[in-house]
Amino acid sequence: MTKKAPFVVGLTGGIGSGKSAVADLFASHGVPVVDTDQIARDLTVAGGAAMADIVAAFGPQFALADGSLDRAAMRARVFGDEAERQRLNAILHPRINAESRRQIAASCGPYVLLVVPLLFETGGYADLCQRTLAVDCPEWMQVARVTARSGLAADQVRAIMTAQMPRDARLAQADDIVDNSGSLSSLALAVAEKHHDYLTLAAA
Ligand SMILES: CC(C)(COP(=O)(O)OP(=O)(O)OC[C@H]1O[C@@H](n2cnc3c(N)ncnc32)[C@H](O)[C@@H]1O)[C@@H](O)C(=O)NCCC(=O)NCCS
Ligand SMILES: Nc1ncnc2c1ncn2[C@@H]1O[C@H](COP(=O)(O)OP(=O)(O)OP(=O)(O)O)[C@@H](O)[C@H]1O
Repeated sequence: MTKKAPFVVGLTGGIGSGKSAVADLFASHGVPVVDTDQIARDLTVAGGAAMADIVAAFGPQFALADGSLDRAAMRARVFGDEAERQRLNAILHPRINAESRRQIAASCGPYVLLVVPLLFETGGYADLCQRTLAVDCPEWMQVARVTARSGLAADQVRAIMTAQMPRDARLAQADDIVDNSGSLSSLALAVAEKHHDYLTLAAA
């Protein structure tokens, strides 16, 4: 007997909007999570499946001494240069998409949460997701949260935001929205509500 395709909720949001925080909350309800940022990281560790193509396209200076991707150097190269970002995307996105499908097919749970920062920008996910959820907060809050979390300067965060879909367009395209402009405890309540909705939808 063939396994029934799982119900998939695609989670998206701009940099620092709270995708990981939301994904952790869904996971705490027992929902399996497939995370494309993590898949991209796995592809670019030392010996990772994308490293040979990245070095061939960008040069050996983008690999650290241990053979893994120099993430800071690549960040500086691709955000602000659209052609270079597309070059990296062309190497990584087909592999990320294929691995996402493999992990979804192997998942067990009432439904699967698929986290994709570029869900609407990148083709190849529409047929996979029965429902889409955007996590949202004001742009100034995205910048503040990312600069507090990492060593990135506000300008670097804004350069990454420029490479992503504008907030309004993302909100217009998503089926559902979760507001993350308040506390983490109010986010937990909002996610619990959405989880309840998705259990009902997935069972229908
Ligand atoms: C450029 C890289 C090396 C920078 O690494 P770094 O550790 O600084 O960032 P990290 O991977 O944690 O990503 C942070 C956020 O940046 C944004 N982002 C990442 N890649 C992209 C991209 N190609 N275009 C627009 N935004 C992006 C997302 O909001 C993501 O959540 C890395 O982001 C990367 O390999 N990107 C290409 C893969 C990709 O497109 N990932 C997104 C999955 S759809
Ligand atoms: N409601 C909140 N209140 C306070 N801090 C928050 C809240 N939500 C998220 N954060 C913090 O803001 C930062 C960004 O959140 P998170 O990492 O979940 O975003 P993300 O969308 O996954 O980011 P990225 O696009 O970089 O992968 C983290 O340090 C997180 O702990």
